[in-house]
Amino acid sequence: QPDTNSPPSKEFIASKAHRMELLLLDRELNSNLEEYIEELQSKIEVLQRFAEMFRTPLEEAKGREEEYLSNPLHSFRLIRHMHEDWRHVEKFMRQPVGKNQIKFIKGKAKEFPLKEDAEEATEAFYRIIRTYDVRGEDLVHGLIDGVRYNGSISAIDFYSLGALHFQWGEYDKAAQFLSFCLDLVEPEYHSMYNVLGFASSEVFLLLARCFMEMDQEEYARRTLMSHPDLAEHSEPLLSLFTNKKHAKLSEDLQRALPEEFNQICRSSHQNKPSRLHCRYNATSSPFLRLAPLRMEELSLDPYIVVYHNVLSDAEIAEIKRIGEPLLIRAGLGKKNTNQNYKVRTALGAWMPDDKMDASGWPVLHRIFRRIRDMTGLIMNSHQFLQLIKYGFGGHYDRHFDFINGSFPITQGDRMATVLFYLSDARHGGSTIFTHLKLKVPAERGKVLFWYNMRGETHDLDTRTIHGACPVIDGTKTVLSCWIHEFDQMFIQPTYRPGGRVFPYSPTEG
Ligand SMILES: O=C(O)CCC(=O)C(=O)O
Ligand SMILES: [Fe+2]
Repeated sequence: QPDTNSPPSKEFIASKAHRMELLLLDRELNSNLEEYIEELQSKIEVLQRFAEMFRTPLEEAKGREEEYLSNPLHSFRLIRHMHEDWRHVEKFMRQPVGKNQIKFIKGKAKEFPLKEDAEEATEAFYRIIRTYDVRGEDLVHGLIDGVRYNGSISAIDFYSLGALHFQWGEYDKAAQFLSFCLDLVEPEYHSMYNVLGFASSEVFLLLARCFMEMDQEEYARRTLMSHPDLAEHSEPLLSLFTNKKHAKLSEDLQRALPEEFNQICRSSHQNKPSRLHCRYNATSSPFLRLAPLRMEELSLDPYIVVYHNVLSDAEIAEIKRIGEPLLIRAGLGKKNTNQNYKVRTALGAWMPDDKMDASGWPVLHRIFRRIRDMTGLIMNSHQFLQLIKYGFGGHYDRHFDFINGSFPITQGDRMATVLFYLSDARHGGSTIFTHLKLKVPAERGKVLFWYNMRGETHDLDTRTIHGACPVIDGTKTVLSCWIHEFDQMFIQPTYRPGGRVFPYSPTEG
């Protein structure tokens, strides 16, 4: 039973609409702050006038107090003034300022992102940094994987990235980010940092700990010595850090994607030029004879091919219309009991689904039909399709699409995959085959098709290991369709069961 008291959680990463709400809320809160400042300002103005008014007679009396006090006007005024004015001023001082604005900000707090949301955003950004090898100086200039983005990040942002890398045992990167944080600290913002709970001494401490972890004690000492509050405690601090050094990080803190994965994602990676051809497929079905599809062979063994302009805008819009309301966090796979290591960060929806708008059936049937036309293979209408939506930093680690034997005997395993791209990821988000060192950019309207099994034997083809690079800009939406072995019963009569055992399965597809 869902907890009806808490509002449904927002998908700030995957949903631009939810981020838009945040942006509008930020704007509202800023106007609210300005109103608060105005109220505070008018109170200050009144107090300033009081201070001025009360100061005038005091200045007049200065140095000639005796004479001043013998004047009956002054004596009368002083006693009356002292009897009542300060009491009223005190009452006025005590009056709270901006009660409404404080109430407003408090009321809005329930719409703020939660701790988990902030962590998720930092992790998503971390994935982008790691996969695309973004350095501190790149971040200062908004440079990611060869693209310059407007804006940059602040000292506090750098600190949170540094702290995260420290926590995950990446001391070298952590030290880099913390140093950039210190470069960006503005002394005139000191009072604001105080309010925001950010202390430069914390940055120095963490930086010193990074150096200790990297066995650079001298740098650690110098770091501590360069901060006025830490200098005199540097020796005890250093011995404390020595004791804490090389604490074993639990395995679940390992979140970086493997380097072989990252390298293919980067813009520096180019697929090997192949001698394969681009041509029109007019043979797989009678339909294609009338409307041939532009087809690009990426690999012959295993067979991987891309088709262009398969779905119309209207069809794409229709799939999104029926699928998007069903999107929830995509599962991590049952085998993956480790909660922190995220195989996939995306939203997913299975279709068809009980909750699906029944008017969505025709478009699903068209997809099954189109798959048949393109591939010559049958996808039965009792099979499920999965809509997957990746936001910034959204990714899918290496996996196989076959399940290796756990499917009901009536279906067989997933012999082939058809992936429809329903949106462009403007930057990042390619589908990659890590063993084949092949990158397929996510482009709307395109379809990627490959066999997960070897044609003759139906042996599981482990060379098809693949994943999805973190999205940098834009939202990537794909529709994954799996073609099962036994659905081909009547068109592939020579079927022989293939090998089902292989040693290595990093994740579950
Ligand atoms: O999103 C992608 O590019 C790959 C998706 C995928 O591998 C899958 O759904 O099994
Ligand atoms: Fe897959």
